[in-house]
Amino acid sequence: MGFFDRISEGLSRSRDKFKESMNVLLDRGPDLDEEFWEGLEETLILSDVGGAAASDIVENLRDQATRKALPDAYAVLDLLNDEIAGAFTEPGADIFGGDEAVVLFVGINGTGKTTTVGKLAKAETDAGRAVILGSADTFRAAAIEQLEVWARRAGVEMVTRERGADPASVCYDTLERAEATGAELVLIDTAGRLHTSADLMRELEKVVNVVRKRSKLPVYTVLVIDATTGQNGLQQAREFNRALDLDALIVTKLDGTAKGGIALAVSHELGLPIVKIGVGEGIDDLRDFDAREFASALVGTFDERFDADEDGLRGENAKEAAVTAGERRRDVLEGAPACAAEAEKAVEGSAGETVEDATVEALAEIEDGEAPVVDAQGDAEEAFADAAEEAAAEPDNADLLEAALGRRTHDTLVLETEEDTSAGLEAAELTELDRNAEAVAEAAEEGVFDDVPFTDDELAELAMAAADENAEGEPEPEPEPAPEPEKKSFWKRLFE
Ligand SMILES: Nc1nc2c(ncn2[C@@H]2O[C@H](COP(=O)(O)OP(=O)(O)OP(=O)(O)O)[C@@H](O)[C@H]2O)c(=O)[nH]1
Repeated sequence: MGFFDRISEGLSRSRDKFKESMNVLLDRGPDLDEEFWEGLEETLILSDVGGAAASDIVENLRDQATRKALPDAYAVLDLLNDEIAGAFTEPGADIFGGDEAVVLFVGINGTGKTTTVGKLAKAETDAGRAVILGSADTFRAAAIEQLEVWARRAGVEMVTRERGADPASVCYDTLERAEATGAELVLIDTAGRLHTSADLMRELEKVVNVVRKRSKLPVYTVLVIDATTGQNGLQQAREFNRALDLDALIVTKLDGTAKGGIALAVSHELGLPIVKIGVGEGIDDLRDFDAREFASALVGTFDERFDADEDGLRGENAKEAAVTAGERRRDVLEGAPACAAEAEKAVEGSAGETVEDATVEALAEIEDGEAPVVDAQGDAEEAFADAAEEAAAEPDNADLLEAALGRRTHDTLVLETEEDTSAGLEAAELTELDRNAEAVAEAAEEGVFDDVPFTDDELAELAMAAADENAEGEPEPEPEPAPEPEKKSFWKRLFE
């Protein structure tokens, strides 16, 4: 199983937790308002990525949203994985990249230090490097035996002393033996200790200092954290870093934890790179760290968030629909002033024409694709025509009529009224439409629709409806009078 599949399987619980909170956040709609940004930060914090990382990620996304004029939450979420990946500290020295090195493994009890040293001994020996192990965990007799088993499996030498011996002297012996045998990679296991125990932390400081002084090879101190401990891992890391000036992190037990975000919290806050991750107890369950793949496994890829849909809105189609919705909204918004400008141009260049005629002509040009206005305007007009049909089908429903008519400019209304006549509507319905048309015409004359024909929310709603229709390849079902439940079910379908 490749890195991504393995880490993706391991982090499925973390991912489910993230999606659940995201679903709740997006139920309220795609607007990029203060509530969205606060909700996103909260969602990240709930995923254990830590306050500092969550706040930096959201700040960067906000910046990008402004700079790139991102239309909605979809467009922002498309950038989320990159931001998460970028929040991990970049790797510094390549500790396990082939150069000679001495690596000390430290951490609290039971995080997986001995197991990690064993796994590394095997992997590095298989890669052709001369490895030697030092068991400075003289506190726990079983740890020495445990490492001996790993050493035998990897076929490497291990140096130790009896239980209770001074761990610093074991390190000293190991370095001497490494020099004598020409070992390229020296891996030293230390006893687990609580970061809150001052005595034990002082002892560890002494061990690390002895190694740093005595070694002729570069020395790296690596903290091993157990991902299942969640936020406590951050506190541990702070204390170990304060005492030992750490070089890197290894995060273990990423198989099956819902708290995988802790890896980002520690790496980001302490500026430490993650050099390996543990995804199981087996000898091959130690992997190189890849920030992008980790981010995708932690919060799900953008496409994957749509996969659970029951109505066939899946993967690329869903992504396309979402992106199209966002793009349409922006295009319509940008298209509106262009449409007005086009109308004005038509008026100027056509002496004797009425404003209405010129505008109708300009709109027709736009719809024919002759005028340089985005297609989205046409799509929006189509959606408005549908709304008119709905209203005409229920002439007694004043709300529907108002909703449909209120979204139209005077000019499109003129066209639609003509169409309605040819569609054979009842006289009473036409009278109702005419009455409303007059009201809209008056409003148009007063310039109510001149600059912004449609409100932001209406455009978003229409763009979403158009995308929904596109993605499903069939017309929208009969629209509900109240748009809210429809919108909610759309979000639910996308993220459940
Ligand atoms: N699921 C899982 N278990 C792991 C992983 N790494 C280590 N373990 C298990 O965690 C337990 C503790 O591992 P050890 O290697 O003994 O931990 P330690 O840090 O050396 O423990 P102390 O010496 O007491 O500090 C063992 O049962 C390991 O098999 C991992 O990546 N995933």
